[in-house]
Amino acid sequence: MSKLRITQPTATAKVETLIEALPWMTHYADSIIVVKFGGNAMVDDELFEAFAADIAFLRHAGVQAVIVHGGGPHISRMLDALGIESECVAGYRVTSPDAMEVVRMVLGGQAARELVASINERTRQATAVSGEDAGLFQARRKSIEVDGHTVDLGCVGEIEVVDPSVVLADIAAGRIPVISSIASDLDHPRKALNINADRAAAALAVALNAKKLVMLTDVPGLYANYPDPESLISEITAAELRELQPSLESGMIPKVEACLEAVDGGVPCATIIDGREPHAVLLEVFTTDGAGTMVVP
Ligand SMILES: Nc1ncnc2c1ncn2[C@@H]1O[C@H](COP(=O)(O)OP(=O)(O)O)[C@@H](O)[C@H]1O
Ligand SMILES: CC(=O)N[C@@H](CCC(=O)OP(=O)(O)O)C(=O)O
Repeated sequence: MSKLRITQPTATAKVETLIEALPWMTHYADSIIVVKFGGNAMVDDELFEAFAADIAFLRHAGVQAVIVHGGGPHISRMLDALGIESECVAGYRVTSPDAMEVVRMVLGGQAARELVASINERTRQATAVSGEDAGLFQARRKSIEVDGHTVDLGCVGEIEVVDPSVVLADIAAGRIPVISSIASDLDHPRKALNINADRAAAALAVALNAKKLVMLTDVPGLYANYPDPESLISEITAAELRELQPSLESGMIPKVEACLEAVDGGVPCATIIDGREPHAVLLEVFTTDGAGTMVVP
């Protein structure tokens, strides 16, 4: 008897969750969702496995997931081990030519490989693609303005051309592309540029006419007045977000630029979600309340 009383509500809640997911499965069936994975969620084993499971789930639910991954913590660790200095300014890594070699090696040779292996343990369709492949991301060097001063970021690029044909071919072949945020340098053939992964994900979401861009991070979402917990934003328009933009700091600067680029480019919504929550992607895509902060046009 007592066993029945305990399991009955749990079973009802489980069924309600499944039923709630149905309209969202219909909404996103056969659509492309670009998911940006990076930061701390990427270096925690449990979160890493939960993310791979979510991607496999999306796949079996008929959603075409395209992953753009970062790996800032992996890069920082390797740079430290090699004694190469680097600093982040306004959310972007100042990247020397030596650091660029490490970025290329770590993103393509380590971060992408680990992610592909983990997804393939569940569904054998993940394939690694570098932004340098087949002209996917083509960029020019970028500098930024900080407090009225121009800061040279070195081998950091701003994407100018996206040729998504390699990704579309993978999609057509039934694969799940896992893309490293590196670009070829339009001004120096054979050289690569370091691209912030949020920005790369946004540029790709626009080029693919994605139905959604989801970005995982290490906070519950965007705060109007960070870190005041009362100021967590659940939904915001692009116009409102532009007003908030000057007050933003560090990693939220490129993330918000990415959200605006995506929705301005025709992506119906861009969300920033808490990658520290296991299965945050499923929660965002298949529940009505979703998760984190949603940016709409
Ligand atoms: N307004 C804000 N709302 C949320 N986070 C903010 C805000 N301003 C700055 N941040 C910082 O941005 C960080 C997320 O950016 P970043 O560390 O680059 O993310 P990731 O590595 O996950 O891509 C948060 O940990 C937080 O410290
Ligand atoms: C230019 C720039 O900042 N590039 C990033 C690329 C990786 C990244 O964006 O990783 P996360 O999403 O994990 O932070 C970097 O070098 O760290």
